[in-house]
Amino acid sequence: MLRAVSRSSQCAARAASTAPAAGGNQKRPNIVLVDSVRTPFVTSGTLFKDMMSVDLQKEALRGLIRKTGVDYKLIDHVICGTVVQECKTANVAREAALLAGFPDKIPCHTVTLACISSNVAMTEAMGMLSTGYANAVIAGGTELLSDVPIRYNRKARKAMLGIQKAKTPMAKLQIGAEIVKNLLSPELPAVSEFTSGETMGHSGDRLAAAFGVSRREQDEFAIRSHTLAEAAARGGKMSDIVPVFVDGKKPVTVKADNGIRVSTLEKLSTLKPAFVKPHGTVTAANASFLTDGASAALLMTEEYALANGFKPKAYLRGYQYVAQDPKDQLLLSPAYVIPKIIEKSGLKLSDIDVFEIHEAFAGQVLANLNALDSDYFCKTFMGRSGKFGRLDMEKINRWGGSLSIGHPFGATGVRLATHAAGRLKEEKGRYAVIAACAAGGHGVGMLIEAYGK
Ligand SMILES: CC(=O)SCCNC(=O)CCNC(=O)[C@H](O)C(C)(C)COP(=O)(O)OP(=O)(O)OC[C@H]1O[C@@H](n2cnc3c(N)ncnc32)[C@H](O)[C@@H]1OP(=O)(O)O
Repeated sequence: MLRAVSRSSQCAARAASTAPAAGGNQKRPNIVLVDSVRTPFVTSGTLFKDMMSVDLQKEALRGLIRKTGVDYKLIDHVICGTVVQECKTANVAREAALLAGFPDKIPCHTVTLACISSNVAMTEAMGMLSTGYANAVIAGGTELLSDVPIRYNRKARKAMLGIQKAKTPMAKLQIGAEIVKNLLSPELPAVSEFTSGETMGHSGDRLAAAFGVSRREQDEFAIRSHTLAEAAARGGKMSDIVPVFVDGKKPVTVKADNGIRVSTLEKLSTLKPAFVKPHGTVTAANASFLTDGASAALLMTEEYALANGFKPKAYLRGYQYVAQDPKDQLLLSPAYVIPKIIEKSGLKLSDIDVFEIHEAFAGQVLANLNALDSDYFCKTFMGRSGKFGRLDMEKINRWGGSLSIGHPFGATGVRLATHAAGRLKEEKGRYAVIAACAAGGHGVGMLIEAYGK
């Protein structure tokens, strides 16, 4: 998506977006974020615990339609991201769109790339808009960690499948015994890396240690995140939230995130390490918590948006994915991707007014910032002539982040883009970069430009 443009250009990223497509004379259209929404992000096992992931995605899709007033007829495609799939709704985008009342003629598909799944939904949508396949695409994502698929273990599964083929009563009995023997040792899903078996929390702890981030720094950053999120919520900045009605014995309409919790350094310092015991530094308070929630964004070509009477929120200018060895440092992708997305767009660090960086763990964000400010790291691992530079903390996550707002894996990417666009408007900035790490050693960066600057 990104095209290198002259550094001398007055408006590098804008020029890039209208450069001729490779191999043809067609101009690539400007792509805009018309608007976006999310359900409240709530701690797993609480308010949404009896719902399904598809219900949350449906609420986000409906909320987006209500908020934008877009006619279903204008939508060409729906793409949603998710990570822990509910097997009954493998293509959750389709099921959610049907439940939300979308016409069945709109194709919908589901994507997955760990914590950046809804970024993938957005960047696929950008590709569809760029090529002319579509004029308007909804990209979103959902996650419900309150209910995850728990499987019988392999031996039990094998026996269950084999019992139908057993020919004699004795063979059936033997297989039945094998099933019973294995019923009480189910396979539980874990937030861990397949190739190494390492949990994300363990990896975050190792990363913080490798880049010299202290426990105190992590706790302070966590308090910062919660304090900023609380102020943003109080100040009406979380206007992307659409309320969700939860039916049941005590019906309730959920209107706000419920994980924001401003605490003190004294309290946080009493918490025990959650992953690397007993000497680790990642705790329940400086880690993102397991979250339920969904998001949805309406993307259009600028021309189509204006022709249909929409006032876009921002331009989506480009994106970059990266990947590293997941056994080495799983969560270091923001450091790799931030320079790439900025420089490939013909911009410099000082041109970026707003950063929205996914907060998997406080120590992970701080380690990434240290990496970018390290001559050794940038020379050795990124092939640069020296360090990229330290990002200004005043520009980072000023409405809080995943540590405080929450992190429903499949939905976070759209939340990052939404807050980046919202902050550009409020802070009167021009360019925003969002960056996030993901399992598999992956990461994504996206460049967003304020609309009408
Ligand atoms: C690319 C990526 O995004 S990778 C990241 C993927 N995500 C993850 O890996 C999820 C990581 N998080 C987790 O697995 C879980 O949230 C854990 C393991 C860290 C913590 O889970 P739990 O132990 O259930 O946390 P719980 O909410 O019970 O909190 C434990 C304690 O910390 C306290 N606590 C938690 N947060 C805070 C806070 N912000 N302020 C003060 N105290 C806090 C709780 O009150 C509780 O105290 P108590 O024991 O006195 O009751």
